[in-house]
Amino acid sequence: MTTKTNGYQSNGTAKVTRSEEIDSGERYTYELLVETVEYLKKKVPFAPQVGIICGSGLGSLAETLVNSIEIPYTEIPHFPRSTVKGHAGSLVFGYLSGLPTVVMKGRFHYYEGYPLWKCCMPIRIMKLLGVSHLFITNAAGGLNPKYRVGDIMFVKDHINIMGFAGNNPLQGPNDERFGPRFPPMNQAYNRDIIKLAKKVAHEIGLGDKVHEGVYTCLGGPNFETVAELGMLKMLGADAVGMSTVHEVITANHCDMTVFAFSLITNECVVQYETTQEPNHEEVIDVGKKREGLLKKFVSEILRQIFEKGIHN
Ligand SMILES: O=P(O)(O)O[C@@H]1C[C@H](O)[C@@H](CO)O1
Ligand SMILES: Nc1nc2[nH]cnc2c(=O)[nH]1
Repeated sequence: MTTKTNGYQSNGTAKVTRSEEIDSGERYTYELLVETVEYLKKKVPFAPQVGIICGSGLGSLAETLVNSIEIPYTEIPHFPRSTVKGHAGSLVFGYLSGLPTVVMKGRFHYYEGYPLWKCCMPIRIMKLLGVSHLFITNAAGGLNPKYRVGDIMFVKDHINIMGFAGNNPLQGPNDERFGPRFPPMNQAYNRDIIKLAKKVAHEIGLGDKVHEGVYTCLGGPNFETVAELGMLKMLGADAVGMSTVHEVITANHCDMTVFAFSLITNECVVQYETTQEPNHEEVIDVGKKREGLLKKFVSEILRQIFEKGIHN
């Protein structure tokens, strides 16, 4: 039997969050976010410089942190709740390559019922905590025929499909304390970090597995139809996912230095004559298989970024 709760059908498997967390149309004010930041500052004795968002199945990146402090989202005032498998739902603070870091073990997606500005709330929290460099990771379907499962695509640009329809995390009143009303987005992904990432990938033996490409985000939760993938390909997308774009927009708006990569967890099915189908379990499994190398990759690249002093 199912019962309707807060706009969600709960059949015992789906996690249902508090209605005010999901349904409220009220934007977070600067002052409200400061309350969250004050709470976190009391719990953590250092200010993070680096932020990392873990994609589906990539939460183990948090295990690389030294002297870590883990705080579940459920304990953080005003924080949304994680509802997706492969997104644990906690902030982990610690040191990575000697740098004070905060890792989001679990992100928020539009398909969970959160508006985009709510999905991106943690980015403004990171900014207010002191984060200058944001690493965003995601699991994505490879649309470029050269991409194989397990490959990594450094995101050089994105196509904001949801934005085409007017859905943007910056929609609504603009608070200049975060950034300007009309932020540029043509240099959203730091070019120097992409160059460095390629070099590091070669150094650690990932050289033949990396690409540079264009990511696009659809609202999900369903995977794409063959016709939709055909259209996205024509538009110039190399990988397709359900996150990241709105996070990158929010991070650039508040002047963070951004690096993003996709782990290609499945090859997009672009023909009708096949029994192949993408599924979330496979997505998580690929993340787990790659976790060792990705941990090494992320810590080495961070070390070199700060050694070289790369920022916007
Ligand atoms: O959070 P990310 O973008 O890594 O997760 C992708 C998109 C969906 O949430 C999920 C589909 O398997 O993986
Ligand atoms: N939209 C979308 N998201 C994904 N996340 C992982 N694989 C995929 C995919 O094929 N499509």
